[in-house]
Amino acid sequence: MDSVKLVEMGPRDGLQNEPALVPAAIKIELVERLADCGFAYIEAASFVSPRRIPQMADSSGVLTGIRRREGVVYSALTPNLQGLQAALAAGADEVAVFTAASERFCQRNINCSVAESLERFAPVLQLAHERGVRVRGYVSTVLGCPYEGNIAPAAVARVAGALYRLGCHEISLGDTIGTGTPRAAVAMLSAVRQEVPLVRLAAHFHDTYGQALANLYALLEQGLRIIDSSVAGLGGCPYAHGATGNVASEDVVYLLHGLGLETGVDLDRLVATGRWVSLQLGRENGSKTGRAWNG
Ligand SMILES: CC(C)(COP(=O)([O-])OP(=O)([O-])OC[C@H]1O[C@@H](n2cnc3c(N)ncnc32)[C@H](O)[C@@H]1OP(=O)([O-])[O-])[C@@H](O)C(=O)NCCC(=O)NCCSC(=O)C[C@@](C)(O)CC(=O)[O-]
Repeated sequence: MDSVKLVEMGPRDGLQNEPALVPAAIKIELVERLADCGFAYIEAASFVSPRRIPQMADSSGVLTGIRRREGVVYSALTPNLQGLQAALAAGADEVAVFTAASERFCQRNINCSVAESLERFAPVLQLAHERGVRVRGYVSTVLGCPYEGNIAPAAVARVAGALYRLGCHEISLGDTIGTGTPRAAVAMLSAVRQEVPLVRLAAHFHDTYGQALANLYALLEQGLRIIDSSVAGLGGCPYAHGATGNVASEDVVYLLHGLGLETGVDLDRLVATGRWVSLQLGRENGSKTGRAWNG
């Protein structure tokens, strides 16, 4: 059966913007529960400036605290060498660098131009590869920027291609503010796949305008098979005002199983995890499947 690789974002993208500090014990339990659901790739931490993203300041404690499940890849964001060294010390299995298709978002998010970000990443990739650690690359604002509006597919392709040539094994395409619609998503993918093989591309869609599932379906039809999602639709981006969370993992798994695509994820357990974490955070469950599912 055809399958899809899911990368679970809840513990990182999902929690990084949560207003009240979430205790490390809850973060650890969330990661462990997601592994028990069957996710083989979990972005568990982020080694960025604690002044910029206080919620992720305990990333070392989280990564070192989890009961590891064999076969699961626990990854972390690492914007620079300082972040990489901390992530390696904490035992990250894989790391990720992140930049954007738009200059103004890049400046706000990581305080440098897109070109400078790529220069910064070169030594990160070099050291990671020396240590045998794979590096993922994110491109934000692929279907719209909060400061620059529409983004040309060619601009996304340029940055995605540059990350791939730097040595990123997978490029995740972020609709950071969730403004994309299916035809725009297909046009963007068509441009990017000229630069990066389709099997190396992931869709990372936020659901702000309720378009994420439609966009994912359009890209599945094009043959894309890697999807990022967040349990209970947790999340938002601190540098993208009004952006809601990633598309909910429960909704994505429900869609994929309905299409006969394998995910390795147990939907009953995932729904229970989404309900549990929503309760812990005192927020409404952002997954429609999570709210409706009766087993
Ligand atoms: C990128 C930097 C670090 C550049 O940092 P900078 O702002 O250029 O400043 P710096 O390098 O001069 O460092 C400033 C301070 O940060 C510290 N610092 C520097 N690096 C680190 C580090 N790795 N770990 C811990 N601390 C660090 C450094 O030690 C110094 O501390 P101070 O001397 O002021 O006390 C900073 O701008 C930053 O942390 N920005 C936050 C970026 C972020 O986390 N954004 C959210 C994640 S991206 C995202 O969500 C989008 C994505 C990936 O999901 C895809 C999508 O949806 O589009």
